[in-house]
Amino acid sequence: MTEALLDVRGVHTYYGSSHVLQGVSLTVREGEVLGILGRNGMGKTTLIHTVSGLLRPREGEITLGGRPIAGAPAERIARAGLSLVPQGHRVFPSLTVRENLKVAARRGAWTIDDVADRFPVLRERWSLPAGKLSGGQQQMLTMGRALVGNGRLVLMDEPTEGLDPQTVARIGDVVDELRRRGTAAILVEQKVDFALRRVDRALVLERGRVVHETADPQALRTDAAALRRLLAVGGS
Ligand SMILES: Nc1ncnc2c1ncn2[C@@H]1O[C@H](COP(=O)(O)OP(=O)(O)OP(=O)(O)O)[C@@H](O)[C@H]1O
Repeated sequence: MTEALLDVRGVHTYYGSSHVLQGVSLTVREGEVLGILGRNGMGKTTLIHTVSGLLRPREGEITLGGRPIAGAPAERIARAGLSLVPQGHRVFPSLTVRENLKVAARRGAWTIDDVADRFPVLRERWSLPAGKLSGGQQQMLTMGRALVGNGRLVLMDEPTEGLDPQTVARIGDVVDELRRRGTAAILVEQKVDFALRRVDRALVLERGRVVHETADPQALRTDAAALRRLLAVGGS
């Protein structure tokens, strides 16, 4: 049995008395991209925040590379190899585009030049404060920062939210490249078709529980009835 890179076991997370994650378990193996789907408010971001250390689970175990990380500070989890693409682009607005990448960069396969090649619009704005970029450009920069972080596991929380189709396609290409390079990742997405095309496995969260899991995302992609039942989408 290959050991899971990320192992989440029976995790419960609350906001005050509001019980949001209700016993979530999942694994991500080396080289695998896991899709997490679910309608608004079902707990996807709460799960990402719990894994990355921004929220502390009240119950449950989480290990990264075999080391327990549940409840550890986000900074320590990042050092252990987790790169986060948070929902809603997050950049340092007063640092330049290049500086934003430089402060996030760690030794590894993805270089700052790789990011500039994938997102040429960023190279054109290299010396501009990141706060001056459009929302889509800030999202590319957020993705770029996670890439040059060269984590063992990349968590992407709705990286295409609110983007124009061209930028969505660019982000898609980068997710595909991550997968080809064998970087393990979690992709949280509302764009179901976008996600199912490029993940190895997928699960559906509903009210803080995993209600469906598939090792055949292509089959789910074309199963309109299942998509309607699980996600209230599709049907064409
Ligand atoms: N800071 C908070 N305090 C209290 N409740 C919260 C907080 N953040 C989220 N929630 C609640 O927790 C539940 C899960 O929210 P979460 O953001 O994890 O869902 P999501 O699946 O990521 O949805 P979305 O796609 O809208 O981001 C929702 O009912 C939400 O209202």
